[in-house]
Amino acid sequence: MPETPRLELDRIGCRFGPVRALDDVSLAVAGGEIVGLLGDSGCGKSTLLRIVAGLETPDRGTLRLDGREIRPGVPPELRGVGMMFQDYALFPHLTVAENVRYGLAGRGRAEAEAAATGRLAQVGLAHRAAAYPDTLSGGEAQRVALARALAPGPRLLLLDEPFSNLDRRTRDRVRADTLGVLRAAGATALLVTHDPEEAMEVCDRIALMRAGRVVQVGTPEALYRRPVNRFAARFFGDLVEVAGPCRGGALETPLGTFPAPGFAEGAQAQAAFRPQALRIAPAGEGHAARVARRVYLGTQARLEIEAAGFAEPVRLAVAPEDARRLGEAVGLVLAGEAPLFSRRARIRNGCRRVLAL
Ligand SMILES: Nc1ncnc2c1ncn2[C@@H]1O[C@H](COP(=O)(O)OP(=O)(O)OP(=O)(O)O)[C@@H](O)[C@H]1O
Repeated sequence: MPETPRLELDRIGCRFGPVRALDDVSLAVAGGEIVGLLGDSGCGKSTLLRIVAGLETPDRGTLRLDGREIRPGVPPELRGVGMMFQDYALFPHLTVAENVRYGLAGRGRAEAEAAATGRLAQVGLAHRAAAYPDTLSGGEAQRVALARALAPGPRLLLLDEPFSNLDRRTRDRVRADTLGVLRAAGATALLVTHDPEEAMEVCDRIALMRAGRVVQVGTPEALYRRPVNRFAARFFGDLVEVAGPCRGGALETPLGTFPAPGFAEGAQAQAAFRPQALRIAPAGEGHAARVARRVYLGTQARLEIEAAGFAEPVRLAVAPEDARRLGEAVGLVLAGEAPLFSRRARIRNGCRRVLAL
């Protein structure tokens, strides 16, 4: 029998006046899993997190923790749900150790102290137990907040943009450390982020959201390599799109001919690829193109290449010492063999697409 999910959201809906913040959202999180809620600002990810925490009331749908329905109005501490917010919300007048003990008020003093000390050691901050929050670096404050959220041993940890207050360099390290701590604790977590790279690095699975709905749920690799539509494909990286007519069940484009079964004879369609599927060849080879822009980025350079039949310039990373000049004629060649997959995407604006990533 399949294991009961730690968290099950079933057809959750939530409105604020005319704004439909969440529309029919279903999602399950297994014990020990880290799932990301990913999407642009306003897509509803924080509202969903707040509903799970019990800070917001849905208009419809059900929420179950370990198979038991949790009614709206049950506060977070009675749900066994821990939270960590963007600003960490540490109490400034309490020491680091007292902050971590805060959520353990119901336990005996010795037990609470032992649990707090253990969690602080886990995040590598045992030596800062007596410090006050205003003496901590951003990364340290984040780790104290994490220790505090984990201390009561929550069934589910909710993390709302937990790395967004850190500068880029600190963020990369803190992210890796946080993941290590969550794994060591065997924590189950739901993490809100708007950053696809962060979601891919930290999460076992990602729920990509748009306008209050879940567009796709899957592993980072599944979302990158098998996006359900163009929005999902674009969210995780650049796309190269080429258009052409369909003839005899195949789409004819400047980069080659791809299977397009069921497409109407003569219909215009588009095929989409990741840029790394393309190779820049000498002029005269492949599809004729031209270097329209060159950007030096230190560890690499980026060429923007224009060619007839392409919806937008193709942005390709090359070695920084690559000698191709602005305006130079080149060729574009599809480097991979057959596309990893090829299928009919949804019809939108009358234009059909074959995604071939
Ligand atoms: N308390 C509220 N009252 C009215 N509208 C709200 C409220 N909370 C959220 N909304 C609206 O619901 C929609 C979803 O908001 P939500 O904060 O969940 O999005 P988000 O994806 O978390 O965005 P962000 O990344 O900017 O926090 C938005 O249109 C927002 O303006």
